[in-house]
Amino acid sequence: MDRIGFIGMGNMGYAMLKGALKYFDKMNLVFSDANEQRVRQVYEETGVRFMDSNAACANDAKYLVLAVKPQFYPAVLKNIVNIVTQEHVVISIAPGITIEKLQQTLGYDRRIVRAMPNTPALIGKGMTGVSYDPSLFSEEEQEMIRTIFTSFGQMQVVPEGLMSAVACASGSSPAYVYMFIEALADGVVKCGMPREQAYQFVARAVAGSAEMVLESGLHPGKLKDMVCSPAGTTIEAVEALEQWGFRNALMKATDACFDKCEKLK
Ligand SMILES: NC(=O)C1=CN([C@@H]2O[C@H](COP(=O)(O)OP(=O)(O)OC[C@H]3O[C@@H](n4cnc5c(N)ncnc54)[C@H](O)[C@@H]3O)[C@@H](O)[C@H]2O)C=CC1
Ligand SMILES: O=C(O)[C@@H]1CCC=N1
Repeated sequence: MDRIGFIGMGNMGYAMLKGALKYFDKMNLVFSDANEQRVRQVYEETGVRFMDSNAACANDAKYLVLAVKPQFYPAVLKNIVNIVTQEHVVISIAPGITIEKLQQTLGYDRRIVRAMPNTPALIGKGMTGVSYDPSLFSEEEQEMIRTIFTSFGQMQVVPEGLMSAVACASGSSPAYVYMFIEALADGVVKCGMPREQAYQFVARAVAGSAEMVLESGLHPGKLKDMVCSPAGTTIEAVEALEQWGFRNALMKATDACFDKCEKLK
């Protein structure tokens, strides 16, 4: 089997590696990271081989996941530019950085997959937007790409022009969801519930509500209306949320996230 190499073993690289370990023998996986302590930690936990340099990692793998922050891309690309061939499948998970921009450095005949995963991948519940030109990849390679991304959750192929929207929708949004859970739990603590118990109730309400959207197929507005009893408690809360700009805050957050993705281009 063609090996999968990961450059960068932080939050996302590690989550993807853990997913891959469920489907691939660890002999078919390899990684590198600039932080030696992190390398040791991941090796001791997983037994996956590591390489002393990014170039060696690229040399050892066909599928190469670039899992470093956008600001470290220039250094990493410099390390691998003379190693990556037309046979490689380079998978980039950074926001903003386009396939075209990567090809400017690696070569226009190099084959790039652009993806935007999210941290729920750590528990196998990731959602990833994936973009690539199918004419450049064999059926077997496309199957491998699907296996890599479904090893830690679900994926959807999207046009590259939607990748910044994917960052807003699922790449970055777990941060806002955690803020929602934290803030709502603060309110619940104010009502007298112990904090740990509040997190349990609130997080389960969020998880259950999300499942309802996915499983029922009903419009979120309809699902909201099903909770709001006439003259009831929920409509009072909904009014307060509207008054304090809840929806507007989320749309402004999305604008900000999108603008930042576009600036990284
Ligand atoms: N954290 C998230 O929720 C998501 C992150 N991403 C993207 O994934 C990429 C990685 O993000 P995280 O894992 O969160 O970052 P992180 O900071 O947790 O991990 C990055 C890893 O790269 C290593 N590194 C830095 N420079 C390096 C170099 N020159 N060579 C080899 N390794 C190097 C660091 O030691 C670190 O272990 C970024 O481009 C990020 O935008 C995409 C989707 C979600
Ligand atoms: O904040 C970031 O830049 C990365 C990309 C999506 C989630 N985290």
